[in-house]
Amino acid sequence: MTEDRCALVVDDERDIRELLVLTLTRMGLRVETAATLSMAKSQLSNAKFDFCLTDMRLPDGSGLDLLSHIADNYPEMPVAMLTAFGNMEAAVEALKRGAFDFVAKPVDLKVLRNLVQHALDLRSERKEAPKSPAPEKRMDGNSPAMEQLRQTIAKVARSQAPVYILGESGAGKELAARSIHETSPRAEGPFVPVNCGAIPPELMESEFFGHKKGSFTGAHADKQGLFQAANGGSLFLDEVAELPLAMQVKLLRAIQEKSVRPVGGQVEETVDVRLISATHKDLAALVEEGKFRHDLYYRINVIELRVPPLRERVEDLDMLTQTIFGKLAERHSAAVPTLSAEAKAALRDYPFPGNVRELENILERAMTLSDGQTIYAEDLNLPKQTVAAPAPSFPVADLEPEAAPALPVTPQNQAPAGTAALPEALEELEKRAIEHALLENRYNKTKTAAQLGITFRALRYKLKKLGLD
Ligand SMILES: Nc1ncnc2c1ncn2[C@@H]1O[C@H](COP(=O)(O)OP(=O)(O)OP(=O)(O)O)[C@@H](O)[C@H]1O
Repeated sequence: MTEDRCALVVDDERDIRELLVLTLTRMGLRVETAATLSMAKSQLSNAKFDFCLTDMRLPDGSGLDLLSHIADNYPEMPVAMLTAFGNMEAAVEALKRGAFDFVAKPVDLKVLRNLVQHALDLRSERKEAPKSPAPEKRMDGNSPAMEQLRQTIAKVARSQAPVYILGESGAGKELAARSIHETSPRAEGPFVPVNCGAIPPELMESEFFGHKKGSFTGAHADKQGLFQAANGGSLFLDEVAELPLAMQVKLLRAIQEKSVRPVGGQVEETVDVRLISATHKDLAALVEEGKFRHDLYYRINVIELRVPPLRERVEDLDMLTQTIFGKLAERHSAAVPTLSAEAKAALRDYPFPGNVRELENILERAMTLSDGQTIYAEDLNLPKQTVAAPAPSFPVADLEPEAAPALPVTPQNQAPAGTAALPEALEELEKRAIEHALLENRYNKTKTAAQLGITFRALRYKLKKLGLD
């Protein structure tokens, strides 16, 4: 079905060009070739191509230059790079700059054929799909950091490679993941977010890979897993650091084999999924500590994307505030409020340990409590600055149940008055901090745990211990 498709092959070695032409022609493609960067550019301006395969090293420049040229002028065209065997650095650089994929030399023709077929399939799906407004625009902010992030997202969206997003809780990691998906050739496929910390370990395998009827007590019917649900699209593994080691092994296998076997099933099911993962923890440190498998870490961390905390981009506050007020006003059928000059200054000085999510909560509360159209600094009810430490800096360590982070002193978590013994006083303080965080996160335990800087399991343990569950 590819006869009317045309590929451009760019390589200065004649033997390789001939091999590639032969392979692609056998797949039913028309193929044109170029031996240099300048020839490639001129051919691109003269004809329409559906796919480009280029060597990394060209006599008059680099394949990366050609990649940038194509990204700027023909953004819909997938580009794959030929890289020297073992040069993973160059391959990753190409992926970061928007290459669809790469093939190592000497070329494994089966790998090449799969890659080309995949690029063409995704391209035709994209052509048929109606155009939607650029989703990366949903990421508000006019700071240089946000501008840079949007540009990187637009580039990595073009590739197939797994992306690993790191950033503090509430900074916008899920939004970044959605933007990557929605800007990618898989945009018409599903985006399946999974909170790895929220699935009980005993159900993980069945949740990820599905199960067959009767495979265990309670399996009343066949059930599709998350991998199958994300087929043709992207699977977003949020809080990936929470995966138990046993599950990490199974996940690695699924990623390597590109297939999964449902619990109780006899046959493997092929899945085509792009992985995007995120965590607010220092995954590299967890690898060092033996809590996260290094082979899985390298698999999911081909392209790394950092979402900066809000306090590193205070320039974004105005725009974010406007968007959030706009949404709130619409939801409550109210007029859009404005912030007084003092309120704006107070927000600029606040470190936002809970990032954009915390800003949303603060503005919603202020809007509910204020009497008029203007919101003053006192309506914001900002927590006082932290007692013992500044706002948590990234990465936030995985705190064990007994190690509580320094908390902002708020009316809700000030130490109880009186002469309570220290353990009870601490327990009371902890209880109030958790209640406060639960309320702020609308009783979403995963988000509450993230805001408090503890694991989901640690939160569950504390809720039980403190009689809050
Ligand atoms: N740049 C942005 N523009 C507009 N809204 C944003 C932006 N960044 C974050 N948000 C909003 O802030 C909230 C938190 O964002 P998101 O869920 O993506 O954060 P996160 O880093 O994934 O959080 P967590 O670590 O807790 O899962 C969401 O409501 C999201 O829409």
